[in-house]
Amino acid sequence: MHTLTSRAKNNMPLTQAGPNLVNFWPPLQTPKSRRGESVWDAPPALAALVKRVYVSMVGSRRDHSVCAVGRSGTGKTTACQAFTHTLLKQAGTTGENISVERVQAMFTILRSFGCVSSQHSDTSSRFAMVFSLDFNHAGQAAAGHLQTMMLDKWKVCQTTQGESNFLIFSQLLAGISTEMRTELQLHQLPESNSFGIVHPTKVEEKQRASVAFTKLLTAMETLGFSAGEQKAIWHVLAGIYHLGAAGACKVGRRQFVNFDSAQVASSVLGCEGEDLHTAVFKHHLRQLLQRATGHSRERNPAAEADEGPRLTATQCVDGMAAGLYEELFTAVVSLINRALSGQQLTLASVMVLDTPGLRNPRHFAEERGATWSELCHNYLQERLLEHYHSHTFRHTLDRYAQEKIRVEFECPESSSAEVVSAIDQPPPQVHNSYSCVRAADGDPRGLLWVLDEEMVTPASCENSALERTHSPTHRCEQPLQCEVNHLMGGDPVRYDLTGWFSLIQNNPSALNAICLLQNSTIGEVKSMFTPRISLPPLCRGLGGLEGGSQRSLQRNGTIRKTFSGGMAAIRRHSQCIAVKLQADALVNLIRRARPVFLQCVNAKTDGGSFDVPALRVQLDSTQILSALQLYRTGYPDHMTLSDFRCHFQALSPPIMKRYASMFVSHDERKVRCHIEAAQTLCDVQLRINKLFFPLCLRQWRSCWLNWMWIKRASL
Ligand SMILES: Nc1ncnc2c1ncn2[C@@H]1O[C@H](COP(=O)(O)OP(=O)(O)OP(=O)(O)O)[C@@H](O)[C@H]1O
Repeated sequence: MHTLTSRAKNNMPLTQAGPNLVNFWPPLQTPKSRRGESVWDAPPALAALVKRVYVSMVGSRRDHSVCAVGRSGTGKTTACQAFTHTLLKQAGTTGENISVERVQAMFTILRSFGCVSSQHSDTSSRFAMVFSLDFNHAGQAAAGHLQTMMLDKWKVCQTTQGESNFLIFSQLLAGISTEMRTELQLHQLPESNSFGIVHPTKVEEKQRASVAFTKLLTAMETLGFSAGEQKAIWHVLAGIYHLGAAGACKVGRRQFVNFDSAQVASSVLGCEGEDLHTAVFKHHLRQLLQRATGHSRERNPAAEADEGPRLTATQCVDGMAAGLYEELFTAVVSLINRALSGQQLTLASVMVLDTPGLRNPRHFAEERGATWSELCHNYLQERLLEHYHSHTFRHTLDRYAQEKIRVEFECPESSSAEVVSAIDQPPPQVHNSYSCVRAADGDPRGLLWVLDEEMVTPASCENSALERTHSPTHRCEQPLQCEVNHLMGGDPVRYDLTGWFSLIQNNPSALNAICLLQNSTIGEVKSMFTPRISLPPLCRGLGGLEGGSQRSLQRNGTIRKTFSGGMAAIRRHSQCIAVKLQADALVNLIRRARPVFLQCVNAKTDGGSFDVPALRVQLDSTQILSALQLYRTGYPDHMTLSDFRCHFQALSPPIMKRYASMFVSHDERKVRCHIEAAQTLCDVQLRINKLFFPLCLRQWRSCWLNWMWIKRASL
């Protein structure tokens, strides 16, 4: 028996943050409200949550996680930013590395590099992140650590209807200085760009992008990005832009369409035109050469064992652009971590998790089927909902069963587990060699595994993968399309698998990107990407695997373990399995922390009318009524026996002894009665302290510490 359950709701010094919170606060319309608060200031419900999480974190010395889930455009990123901002403001910071401004600068940079504008949002995230704030023993934020996962590297070269490329491109084109524009050869822009990177033409758009670029520059200055590092970033971005302008021949030899732009791309990236051509189109030659001369710096089993089918010229150019952007994004995350890291001893951390939301073309009355990247992001949302379900219901009921507490509650039957397994269920036996053998048909396995197997099967195609999918994934009448019942059947998404093999096969051009950057003749580019050479390529989409503090090492260790154990070590270079592993890593990161879920819902359509059916589906998926029912009928506030000892032992050893015997006796009513007595004593003590300190959170903390001190003195 290691946990103790109490019914008390108020004033308990250690409270578990409530079951979840639905983003229902008033609309955020303007950057500054009339009272002069910034949009970062949390609305009251969120501010109260910040307080609870902080008090619980300091009191229990346990890590907490705040996890935003919901559809795309429901305000997850906004809520996470407001939460972080309020937490930092209320807890206070220590040292030069971390401050409210620096964290705000981090969000500004991430917005530029990781968001796109879509029909429903100007800043739709295309990466998942865990931002951990480490608090020292005085309860102040002492360091920050950002870990990112870019599931959708293809966004940089493949446009989706109604969506822009990453915001940084339009910002760069609108705002870069004349001098740098000349250096990057961006003064005369070609008319077409195969990556859909467009220079904003409308005056208003241009102005907005230019202002955003100025903000980005300020943010980079705030986080100490040197002039050289900024220059390297602009060069890589311009290189990608010119690659898009160079385009690829659709027929005939694999080569660029526009040789002049290709030449410009190579000079901006700091390599010879021939080198770029080889890295993009002749990767097999390059690999052979490197192996022969022993210059291959990183072993890549994926590329060695399976060079895959011959890529088209477009796939080669896309691969290079995606590889370059992936490396750039990871490098930017490293620079952010360098700026926010700290070495102080950590009491506990608060992890804020923000991911791209669930997207369904039907939400915007679009006729198209959903894409590969939408599958990745929707799968991640389902994984988080599964985590929510098991934390809220399964683990809680298990704990009651373990403590022999009877609670009248029927666990909701539906959960995300079914959809999750339809997407990621591994085959009964995962093969031990890298070359995957097609297993006996009929073995149920998830879509990701089916795609992975079919992709390496000679003469197979997306259609063969579709034939092997199982419930709740089912084929549609349209060719190459299937439907997955997301949100427990409430939000079915129709996926179009056309061209998916080209996205999930290993693309040697993408892998060559890092070599190109590391061998650049531009000193700044070379030095920015050279440190990555020493890191084994765990998974290219992962960012933030650096950091020397004990906590960052622990967090990175969790990710490394996810990618290096058993099956993962063998299959992690497969693009499909890497999606599952990244989701595993994300959930593993937050699994041990005490979670709070921010369930974000959108009640209005783009036209502004109230969309009741959509709201109902979203609320159903949160299972909020069942969660509240369990919260009310159960015993949500609880603590471990060690915590109990730590916080109540001041009462005197004989009383403690009596409590200890209660644990053994399992007499629930007696335990409750004694806990309430103990609490009353603590409350009295707290109230005495509160007489001397006004009740704002900061003072509350010192009051808390003071109470601890009095407690120790009375021992
Ligand atoms: N409570 C709110 N009221 C009104 N507008 C909001 C609210 N929260 C966020 N928004 C606005 O909605 C848009 C989308 O917000 P945000 O980017 O936070 O959504 P998201 O859920 O993170 O989307 P995605 O999953 O696509 O990244 C933004 O323009 C934001 O300003």
